[in-house]
Amino acid sequence: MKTHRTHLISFSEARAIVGALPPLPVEHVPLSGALGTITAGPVLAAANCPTIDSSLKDGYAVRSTDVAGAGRTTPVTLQLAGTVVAGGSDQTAVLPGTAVRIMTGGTLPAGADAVLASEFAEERTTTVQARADAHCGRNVLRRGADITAGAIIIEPGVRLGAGHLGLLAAAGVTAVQIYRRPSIMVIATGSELVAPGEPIGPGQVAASNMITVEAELKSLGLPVDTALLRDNLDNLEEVFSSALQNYDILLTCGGVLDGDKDLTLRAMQRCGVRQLFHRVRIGPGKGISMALAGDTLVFNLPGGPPSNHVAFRQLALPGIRRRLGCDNPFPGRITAPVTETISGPAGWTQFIYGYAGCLDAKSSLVARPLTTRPRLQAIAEANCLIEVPEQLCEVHAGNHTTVWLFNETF
Ligand SMILES: Nc1nc2c(c(=O)[nH]1)N[C@H]1C(S)=C(S)[C@@H](COP(=O)(O)OP(=O)(O)OC[C@H]3O[C@@H](n4cnc5c(N)ncnc54)[C@H](O)[C@@H]3O)O[C@H]1N2
Ligand code: MOO
Repeated sequence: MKTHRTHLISFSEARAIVGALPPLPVEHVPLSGALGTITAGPVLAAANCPTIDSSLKDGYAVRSTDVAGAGRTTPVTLQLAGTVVAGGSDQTAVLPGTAVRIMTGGTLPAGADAVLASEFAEERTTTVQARADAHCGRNVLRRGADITAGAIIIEPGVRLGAGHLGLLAAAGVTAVQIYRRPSIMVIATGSELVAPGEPIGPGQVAASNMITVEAELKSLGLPVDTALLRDNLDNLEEVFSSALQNYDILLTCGGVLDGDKDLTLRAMQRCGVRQLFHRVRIGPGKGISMALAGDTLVFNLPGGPPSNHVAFRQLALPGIRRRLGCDNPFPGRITAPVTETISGPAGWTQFIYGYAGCLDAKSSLVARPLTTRPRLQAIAEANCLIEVPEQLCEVHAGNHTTVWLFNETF
């Protein structure tokens, strides 16, 4: 039995289908579980930061008018009235002619409007000599200066990184509304495959695709499970149907065309998935299939390493990004001139592994096609895919074309 040969859609048609996927449901998670997730709504600060007017320096809380005339040759002597430390509860006020010792983070005492840094003061037993002026507000971090309670500190659709978590903690936010992160299963299929790390016998192939796809997902902080399956229709069906029930996203590698042992799509059909497309006019990667089984998203990627990786980068990863809640599922898209002429078949979008960079410090970005490298080495070295668009057969050296950078931002 051959899989049914459906109409080949274009890259842009496939992108439209992928781009329309809804995100996973929203959930409320504590900060400890929020790293790498995407906010599902605006986040409001629960507290001011700082909560009080505080000192930015170790020094002396003063009245700016008292020290207005102070200088190295014209010191002003103030009576020391006490000491304030960060988190302390000293209530001493700064009256005219007095100063209070204050540590960084300490609450500015009543009456004071500036802090004279210790470098510009000389303390005696009961007095301090101010040797510089300190205008109103000098070295004072006003209440709410970093974060104002009630203000929006993070917009919806932001991927939470290290700095965001610190911001949320400082703002007294203990939990955030985010799109649930998907659980993902990657399955490599093929009786010729051996698990990476095992000896590779004659005719055998290490399931390197599974490793690359897993690493791509892990680099986004997504947890991934993997499995390696032989070409056995019943077994494929059994494992696929259990994965469809237990994971939000299922990615398979291999067995998507019409070969005698290309069983992946037949097993998927048996599982009752709803196929959205199969075969896209992209090279490499044409054999990709996308399907839904309930809410589980499925991408069946081709087995050959270039096809597998291009199909993953250009369509499966954007689908995963949509599930994560990304507004922009296709990031890293720029235009740049190519350093060598590249070509592709008419009516197809061809992708060529490339390296985008500047030739020297003064020049602007160019994309260098890695066409002379063996396939897997080109994938390893590349930082982008260079596109020969559907309507062109060639992009001549020096001409601009679309370049898809790998180090995408969110
Ligand atoms: N009649 C045609 N045959 C093939 C065509 C074609 O256009 N017409 N395209 C070839 C290309 S290119 C690719 S890519 C494959 C895609 O189809 P499949 O997904 O069915 O590929 P497989 O037969 O399963 O595998 C192809 C190749 O890749 C190796 N492989 C498989 N899985 C992995 C893995 N996880 N890691 C590393 N390598 C893997 C496998 O051993 C085969 O050598 O179709 C071609 N045929
Ligand atoms: O498109 Mo395939 O990855 O073998 O070259």
